Amino acid sequence: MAAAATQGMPTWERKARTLLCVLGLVLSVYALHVELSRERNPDYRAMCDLAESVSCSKVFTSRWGRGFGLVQFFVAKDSPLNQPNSVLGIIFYTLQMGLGLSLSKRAALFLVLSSWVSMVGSLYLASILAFVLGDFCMVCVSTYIVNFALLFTNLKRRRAIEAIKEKAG
Ligand SMILES: C/C(=C\C[C@@]12O[C@]1(C)C(=O)c1ccccc1C2=O)CCC[C@H](C)CCC[C@H](C)CCCC(C)C
Repeated sequence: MAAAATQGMPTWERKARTLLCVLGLVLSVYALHVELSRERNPDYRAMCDLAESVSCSKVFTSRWGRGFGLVQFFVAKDSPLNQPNSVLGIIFYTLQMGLGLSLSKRAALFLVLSSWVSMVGSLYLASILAFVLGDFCMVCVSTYIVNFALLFTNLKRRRAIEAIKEKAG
């Protein structure tokens, strides 16, 4: 982790990763804030509630807003295991930021694999958004874009790390 740039990791990778993770964290924390506010007060209107079908709080408090709408098939709806999706997002972006400091091959592989999982999650949530809820949620769409850019960054990073390790022997 000492001076990644001098060992051949491009500096743009670090900057892009930091930017994307901070963006993802801000979006997730905001989503969590809106969801909790709306649950406490049904009259709460969020900044991202622009119209009947452009409403983020409706999406966050729907049954798909917790545990991807899937965890409730296995545990009770109010179980501590059934966390808001945004909590998973916070864990995900924190991991991406933290493991991004490591130059190990294994960390690089984990970042790529978890990024692919997040793509599956994004595609799933995007189709729920479009076909089930029929809503346009700007916070959600922004996180899909962040996740896609993170996958791209992670793929580039893994290639760079393999090249460094190859040179080092
Ligand atoms: C704010 C956020 C996503 C937005 C949103 O989820 C929200 C809030 C939601 O309530 C919702 C409801 C209905 C339809 C769509 C939506 C969403 O769009 C963050 C997720 C990010 C991403 C999709 C996380 C994926 C994590 C993976 C499961 C990887 C786990 C890897 C592990 C090793 C930690």
